[in-house]
Amino acid sequence: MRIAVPNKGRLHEPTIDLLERAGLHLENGADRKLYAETVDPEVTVLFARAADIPEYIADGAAEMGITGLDQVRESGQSDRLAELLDLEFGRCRLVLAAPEDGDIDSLSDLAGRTVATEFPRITREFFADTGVDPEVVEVTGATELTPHVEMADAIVDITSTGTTLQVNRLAIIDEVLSSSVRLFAHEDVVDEPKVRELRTALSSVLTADGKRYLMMNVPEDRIDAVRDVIPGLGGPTIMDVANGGDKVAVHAVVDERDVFETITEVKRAGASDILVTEIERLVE
Ligand SMILES: Nc1ncnc2c1ncn2[C@@H]1O[C@H](COP(=O)(O)OP(=O)(O)OP(=O)(O)O)[C@@H](O)[C@H]1O
Ligand SMILES: O=P(O)(O)OC[C@H]1O[C@H](OP(=O)(O)OP(=O)(O)O)[C@H](O)[C@@H]1O
Ligand SMILES: [Mg+2]
Repeated sequence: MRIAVPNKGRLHEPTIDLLERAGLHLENGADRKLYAETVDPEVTVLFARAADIPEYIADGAAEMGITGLDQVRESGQSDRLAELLDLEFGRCRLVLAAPEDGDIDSLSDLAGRTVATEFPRITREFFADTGVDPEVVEVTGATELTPHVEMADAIVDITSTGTTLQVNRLAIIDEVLSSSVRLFAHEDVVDEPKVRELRTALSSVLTADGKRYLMMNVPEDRIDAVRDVIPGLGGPTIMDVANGGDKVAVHAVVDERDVFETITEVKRAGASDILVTEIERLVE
């Protein structure tokens, strides 16, 4: 099983980090290599450009891949790829934008005009649906500059914080696509056990994110009071404590943001020896 991941750029590190947290440790370093073996002898990681990953999967050079939805749409390979999981990073929007003080305020103003983009396929598809038909010019970077040097009247480009658009005095006219990094597989292999296994491993990291494991001792006659204040995931686990007298151990998974309040409340309800730990993975 080969899984293609971004070799550089902003998606590289978070992707490797996620694989590691999912237990898929990369063997002997990932730097400057084209591929790496993992602790799982059946899984090899291929390093490719984020934009090439959809093609790798479609061609069968890799069975699975991690990249932005924008890249998959732009590749034109959406039909051959199955999206298995939203990995919830690399969140951005592809937007249509034009100079703030120019004469383009709406989509219809673009009839007969020019739009520059690194995403020509997505841009053409977007305009095909609107009935407006501007000329699309492909560039490979610094798209935000093109309206200021009379190369284009508007652009379709990525935005997340909005800083780049603002610095270049460009205003958003419309949203073209909302994207994030996702796990993809070739449609022919989605039901293979290894593919499911990898999906579950990555998903368990996302589920554990923002959750904490709470452990405490509780006198038996206070259990109901404690149970009432734990906003647990499927209710707490209750266990006997060796030589614990009348005390039992209560374990629960709690949202990180609820931890502070929950500790205060379980203490008030009679709990002691409260321990909070991180959760690496949570398979539901
Ligand atoms: N500002 C951003 N915020 C969030 N996600 C982004 C942003 N810019 C790009 N992305 C996501 O990351 C993907 C790859 O972008 P990135 O700039 O890291 O790689 P690249 O453009 O291939 O690399 P390079 O720019 O070094 O050639 C994009 O397709 C998109 O999904
Ligand atoms: O809304 P913002 O937070 O300003 O982000 C948007 C910018 O981020 C990306 O560029 P990147 O940083 O990847 O540089 P690049 O042009 O070298 O790819 C994208 O091409 C935009 O220019
Ligand atoms: Mg970039």
